[in-house]
Amino acid sequence: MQGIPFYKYQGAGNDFIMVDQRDNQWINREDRELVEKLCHRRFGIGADGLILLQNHPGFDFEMIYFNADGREGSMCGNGGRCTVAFARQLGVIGDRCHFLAVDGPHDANINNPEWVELKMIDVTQVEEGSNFYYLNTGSPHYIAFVDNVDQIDVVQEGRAVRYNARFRAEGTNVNFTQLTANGLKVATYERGVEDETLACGTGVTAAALAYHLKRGGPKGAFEVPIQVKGGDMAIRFEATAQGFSDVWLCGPAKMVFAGEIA
Ligand SMILES: N[C@H](CCC[C@H](N)C(=O)O)C(=O)O
Repeated sequence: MQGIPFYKYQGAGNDFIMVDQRDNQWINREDRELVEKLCHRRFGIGADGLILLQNHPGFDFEMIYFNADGREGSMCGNGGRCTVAFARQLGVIGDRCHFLAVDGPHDANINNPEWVELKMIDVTQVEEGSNFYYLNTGSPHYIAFVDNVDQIDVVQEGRAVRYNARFRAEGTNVNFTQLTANGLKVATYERGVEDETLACGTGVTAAALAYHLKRGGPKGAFEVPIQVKGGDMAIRFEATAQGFSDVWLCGPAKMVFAGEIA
């Protein structure tokens, strides 16, 4: 068989098809239909998104991310962490890297083979509404605090927000966030996938920052452990007078299988 080589990765259950495009243009960025088909769980490989790893001058690599609907999305945090694990597997990088994504440059560290820490963009603007927060951590996120995440119909309630008059055109990701004894529990409805995913990196980052504001926003360095349906993650950040900087998204990133697209 001689098809397009691919790798399948997952980070806390947020899963991605990876294609190494350093030497070959296997997938045309404009080919929305192909990407959508490959991400389809019945007609394709099945994934929340697809990522191309490409060369880019001045960086270790560039990450091009598509949502499962085949459109190039905004930043994907878990996809970024999985791309770092993939780059390491390919021998493109060692334990540290500096790469380019749609929202700009990112640094990342691999502390043990299956745990990747990714530096996210600084956040200076957070909208506070009645019982919600809205902010951009590379992707737009609506955060609603709830008493019990397990009792939420994430697809139905997430869709109600994503398709309301305000968000219908551009879409938004929606994160239902519960306070736990030592951190947060988060469930996410993702635009572009238009479904619940088991984890969302930019989403849990947004949830941690919103939670910090909710509890009064003290200045200093913080770490928030986060439980998602697909595993355990953590966010570290520095809260300053200007907002949030030195924001790190930390969690598992694992290769699941490799194959060839027929
Ligand atoms: N799963 C991703 C988010 C993808 C963002 C995408 N759904 C969009 O808003 O375009 C993450 O780990 O951050």
